[in-house]
Amino acid sequence: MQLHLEGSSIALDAVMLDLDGTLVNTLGDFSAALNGMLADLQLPAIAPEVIEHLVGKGTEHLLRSVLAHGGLDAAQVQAQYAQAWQRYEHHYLRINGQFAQVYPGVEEGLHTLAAAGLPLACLTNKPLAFAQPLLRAKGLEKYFQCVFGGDSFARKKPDPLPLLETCKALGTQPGRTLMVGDSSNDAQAARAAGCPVVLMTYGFNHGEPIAAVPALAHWDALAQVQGRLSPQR
Ligand SMILES: O=C(O)COP(=O)(O)O
Ligand SMILES: [Mg+2]
Repeated sequence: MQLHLEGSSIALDAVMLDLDGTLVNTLGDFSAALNGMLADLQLPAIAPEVIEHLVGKGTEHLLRSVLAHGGLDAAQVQAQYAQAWQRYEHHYLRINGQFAQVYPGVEEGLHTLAAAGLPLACLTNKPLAFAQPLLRAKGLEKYFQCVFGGDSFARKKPDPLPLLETCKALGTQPGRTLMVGDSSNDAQAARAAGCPVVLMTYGFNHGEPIAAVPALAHWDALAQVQGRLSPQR
């Protein structure tokens, strides 16, 4: 397939899509699970506006950042970490998807990509045991040939390893496998892996403007892929 962008066009054999902030707005789920965990640990609640800036680098980073935000020093974070993870996992699996919404245009975009015959992979830093039930609950699982989480490989995005391993699973070359994400994390991993990247403008980018992160294109909705694909000559 050929993907046509403003002033350029690239050859594509498959697409990898990030989950949190790209396909699904999971801020409500993060907020419910984190605040359930904080209450169990008798720590003060955290606001979604703060959580939004901490999402994207996996659960360990998120939990350590949230505990530190609650006023714990490094030694206290270390001492509470195992219990925090256990309580967080309990709450997350209990509410997974209940406070999350598929972004407008995602279904249309996934349908367009799949109808063009492109194999799709979901590649997230979220633990696989959270990602799979969420995709299922939102009716998105059917689009993906494979799903990989932050614990699927030895390293997470922004390391290029998860993208390179996903390309292997798809049987495609990185240079012909598009990464669609919402953060500098995705863009950095894609650049290092040699994958083209498109960024969504609505997700979570660590509190930084996404327009400043280099990408082939910045889209307001995944449905913008409609009319941009043509068979390769
Ligand atoms: O759990 C996270 O850190 C977010 O994951 P994602 O943006 O890579 O889907
Ligand atoms: Mg994301």
